[in-house]
Amino acid sequence: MKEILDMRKFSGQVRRDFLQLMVKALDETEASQQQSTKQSMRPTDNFPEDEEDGADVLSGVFSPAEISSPSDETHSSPINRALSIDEVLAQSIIFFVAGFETSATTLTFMTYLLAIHPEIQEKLRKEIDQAIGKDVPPTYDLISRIPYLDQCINETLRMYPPATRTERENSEEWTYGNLTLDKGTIIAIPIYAIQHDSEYWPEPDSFNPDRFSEENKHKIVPFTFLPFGQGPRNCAGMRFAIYEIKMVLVSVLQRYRLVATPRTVGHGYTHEGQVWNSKKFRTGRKTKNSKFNHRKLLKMHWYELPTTATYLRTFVPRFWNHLMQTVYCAKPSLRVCTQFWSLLQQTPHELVLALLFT
Ligand code: HEM
Repeated sequence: MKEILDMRKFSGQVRRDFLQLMVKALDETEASQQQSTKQSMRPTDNFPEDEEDGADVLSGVFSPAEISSPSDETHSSPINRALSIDEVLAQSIIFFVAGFETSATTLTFMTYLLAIHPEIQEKLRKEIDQAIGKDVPPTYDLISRIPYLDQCINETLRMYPPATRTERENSEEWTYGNLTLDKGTIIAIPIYAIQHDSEYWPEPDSFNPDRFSEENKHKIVPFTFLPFGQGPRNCAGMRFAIYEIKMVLVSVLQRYRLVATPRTVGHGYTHEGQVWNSKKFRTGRKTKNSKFNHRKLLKMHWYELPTTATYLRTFVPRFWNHLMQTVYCAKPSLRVCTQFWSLLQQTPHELVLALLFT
């Protein structure tokens, strides 16, 4: 990554992408370091004098709320600073990991769900046809006019959230009922479990995009649909991800009908007891007038199988529970999370609401 950054920097090549923001952020750091060696150093060294510039670099990537993160204890005023090389590397890695696997997983599951629910796929294809047509390349404006597409994506993200949980760290001691959480406790928010709780999502294992229809969406209990997290630290790439997913799906469905093949075994997954088997998860494509051709199976793996850990957590909840307990019990200060986990399973959403904004 450092080599790529150096190459970009020294070749003078300028592109409109994330890496360019990172190069700019590094430049800001160097400029601020040079400036601070010339001037007498403030206690908060490494921060550019011109706060506007620092904000500008970050504002292309993060919202103002994120730039002025209240959780940074070193500064009481809004933070406008450049990034160190380590931070640039960390951001780049997060963007690769958070950006590729998640969208790829959603596309994988969505193509699978559409293949095994042909009636839903037909309805979606029809709406795409009406909104865009077959030969017109999809654009941002065009793909925004297909409400049923949003419904199908949301329902896929409910059933198979690529991030099965998120975390928050307690910034101060906090009490809920007879449970007290120490400052610094890491709290897991079990997105997958909440989105499969039958109290909030009747028949949680059935694929029903109508849950998100105009008539029904008001019934969704706040904070029970969390595929992109919630609050000031929710997913930075949400809009981009949805756009990307829509572009791929529309392009595919304009040309192809997704079908389950003899190699698509059952649902290809199981909620308990079995580890994900990628070989079972195949869908095929069929052009409108052609007979299905087994030799031309289109493997709907946009990306190789996402991490085993994610799948173990998602598909083998017993293992996941066990893992939670072992991991948290191994760290005495986090032991409370084991109790917290069972509490969350009973009354998820009030707690989640409180915790996300702690
Ligand atoms: C379907 C696709 C995606 C899903 C389901 C997803 C999900 C999530 C979730 C659950 C979080 C944690 C939010 C929270 O704790 O409240 C998160 C954070 C984040 N995501 Fe995504 N994500 C997706 C795509 C992307 C893409 C495409 C990018 C970048 C291009 C991205 C960048 C990030 C970043 C940088 C964070 C950390 C935000 C912060 O800490 O302030 N994500 N994502």
